[in-house]
Amino acid sequence: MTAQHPSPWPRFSGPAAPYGGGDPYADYRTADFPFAGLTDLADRRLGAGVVAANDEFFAQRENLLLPERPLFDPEHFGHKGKIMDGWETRRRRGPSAGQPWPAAEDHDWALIRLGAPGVVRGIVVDTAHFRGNHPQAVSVEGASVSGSPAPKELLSDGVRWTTLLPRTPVGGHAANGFAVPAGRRLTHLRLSQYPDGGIARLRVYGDVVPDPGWLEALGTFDVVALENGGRVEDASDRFYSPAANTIRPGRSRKMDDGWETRRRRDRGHDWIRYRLTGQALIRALEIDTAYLKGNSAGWASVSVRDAEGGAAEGAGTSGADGWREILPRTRLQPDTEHRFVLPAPVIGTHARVDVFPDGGISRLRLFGSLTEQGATALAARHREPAD
Ligand SMILES: NC(=O)NC(NC(N)=O)C(=O)[O-]
Repeated sequence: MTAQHPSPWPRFSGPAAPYGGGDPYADYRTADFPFAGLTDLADRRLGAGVVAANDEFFAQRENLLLPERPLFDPEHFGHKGKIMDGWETRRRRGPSAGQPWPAAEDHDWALIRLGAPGVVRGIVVDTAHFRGNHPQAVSVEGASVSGSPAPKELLSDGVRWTTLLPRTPVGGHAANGFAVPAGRRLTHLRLSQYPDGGIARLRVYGDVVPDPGWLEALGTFDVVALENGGRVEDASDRFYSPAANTIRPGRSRKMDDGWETRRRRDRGHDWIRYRLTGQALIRALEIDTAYLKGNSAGWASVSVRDAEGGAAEGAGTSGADGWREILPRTRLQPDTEHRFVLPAPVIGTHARVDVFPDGGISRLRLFGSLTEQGATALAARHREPAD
């Protein structure tokens, strides 16, 4: 059975026209998905991986999670066929000359380990450049398995898989987006394509739910990092690069790995606002301008706000809007890591970095630990709801 999934945005199905030459993205079909601002839990840069697939004859499963948009070179053929930037299986066949077609339930599958476990809220199955060889339908299931399970363990009968997206038709050369009702915290996904075909990318948007026991054992950790459940709520500028780059793991390795704003021609300044893992006590911070040389921010300040507390605690005083500056406007050097120890720990649930007048920073790190209230709230989110 193929389910019809209700959707407020255009639903793409059926084949895309053959490539007509020129810009291969000219007839690509996409929409503004409301969940696309959330963290991609299947981001390779967070440590996600495609741990197994039943077939990857034409194109390797790892391509599914590449952060870049898929490439298409019409001239590029290899020994096994057209080189495709995605996961592509061979054509399925029926059992006999009289019955050459695949059976209704025939499908190919790939197992995905999420980079950061969490609650999934939306999925994009992107079939960019798959024209005539995209799947007819897809489904996605999720599981929560602790530790570091081998593919064999994930495929064993003991694993409870929850359907996130029932078998649903998808279109070729399109970003097929699906909202997912919030459910339990998941660690792994199973992507199936019916009966076979190619998918360029899989994006799994949601809320990171870190392991409270792990964070407690660490003691001090980065309370704004994506992997710990921090996220960008809003930013003044997304022209060159996403603001979420500033809270990705590790140091930036090239300019577009950080956050660079366009040149301002007014008297304003740029900023990013973040939500932290939970209510936290912040003790130290880092601002990195790695690979931003002629376009590093000139100065930066950092402020926090406690949306859950009563009277603000710690050094400094809050403004009328509840924001308290914890790092005054400070000169930044290009391509440099800047470290600051706060005179006293400060409690916050949100943070903001303001850069003057424009330019970029590559990373912001806020080191601290959850308050008792923050730890209790995270433990509740981590507890598995029945589904
Ligand atoms: N033109 C193609 O892409 N053909 C085949 N796929 C590859 N990658 O060669 C196929 O059967 O779908």
